[in-house]
Amino acid sequence: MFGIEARGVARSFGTVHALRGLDLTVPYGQVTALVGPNGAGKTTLLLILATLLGPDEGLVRIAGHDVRTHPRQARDALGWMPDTFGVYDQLTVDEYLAFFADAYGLPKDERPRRIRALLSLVHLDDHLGRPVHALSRGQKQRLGVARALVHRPRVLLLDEPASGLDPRSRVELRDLLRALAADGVAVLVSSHILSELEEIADRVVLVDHGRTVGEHAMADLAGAAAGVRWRIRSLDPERLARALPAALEAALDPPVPSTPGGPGGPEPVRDLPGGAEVGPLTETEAAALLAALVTRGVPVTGLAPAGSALESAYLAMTENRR
Ligand SMILES: Nc1ncnc2c1ncn2[C@@H]1O[C@H](COP(=O)(O)OP(=O)(O)OP(=O)(O)O)[C@@H](O)[C@H]1O
Repeated sequence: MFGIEARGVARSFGTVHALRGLDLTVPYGQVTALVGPNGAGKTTLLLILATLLGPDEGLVRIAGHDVRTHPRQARDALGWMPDTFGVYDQLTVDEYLAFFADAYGLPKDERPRRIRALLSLVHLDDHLGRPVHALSRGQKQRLGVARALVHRPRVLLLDEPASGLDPRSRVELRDLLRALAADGVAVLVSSHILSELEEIADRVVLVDHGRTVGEHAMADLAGAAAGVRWRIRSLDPERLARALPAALEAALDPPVPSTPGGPGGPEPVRDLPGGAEVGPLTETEAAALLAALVTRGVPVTGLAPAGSALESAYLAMTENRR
């Protein structure tokens, strides 16, 4: 059973078809990233998953509960952190969490301990008793995460959770989401910060124009056959530039199993300070290129993908929009 299962979900707003038969599965024990351009339908989907908006068509199950027939059970199982959420400014931080603990029916004697544990989890312990309005934007965001976790949900939805967070808070959020997944929670995160998703997500679901256009394990994306561009650094950039054309030829001839990116094959596109950028190349091709450069006596100090694999997949998906 999946934490979230959505099949053929459609939702229109008048003549705008926000979702057109979208499919999604979110397994327990993993972080799944939801990625897509502005207007792809991510927020509409999250609202439907959170039972705050009804689908026109399709099936949505949260922890096995159909959101149409059993919305109450679905809500009990899920924690939801919207991209913008109201905080009740006149309440203190602990009163705010107590309000939601009450709403979720947490036993009264359990609440103070749970609230302290949650505040500690999101590093807001020092703010106990302080008014919510005195929190910074990032601190409010962290309070939102605590709120979403009040009832120990088995499914967690987060819409742009890292926006407004400083670098340390982002790392902490990342660690928290990984820890929740390790505890068996099904986590779905929507974000535009691809580099960040790459570090926390096990899987990525790409959406565009209200449909699922790709569903990949992060590990598969890293070795994607489509290839990415690579940055090569060398102690002797001039020697590198001279050796590159022949090294590329040697790396690709005899042809390696996968095919090079564009028509005419990969080419060294530009020199960089201290090196060069080439591609697209697959991992196999990049390894062969490295060997060919070293054979030619080029002092290579680094070879790494120029962009992230997720970024490449995203750019490939959105290419035809330009
Ligand atoms: N309440 C609404 N009324 C009318 N149109 C809407 C409404 N909500 C969303 N839409 C439209 O549905 C489409 C999908 O919007 P949605 O907010 O789900 O996209 P998104 O992927 O979350 O985008 P972003 O990355 O910009 O947040 C858009 O064309 C949007 O204008």
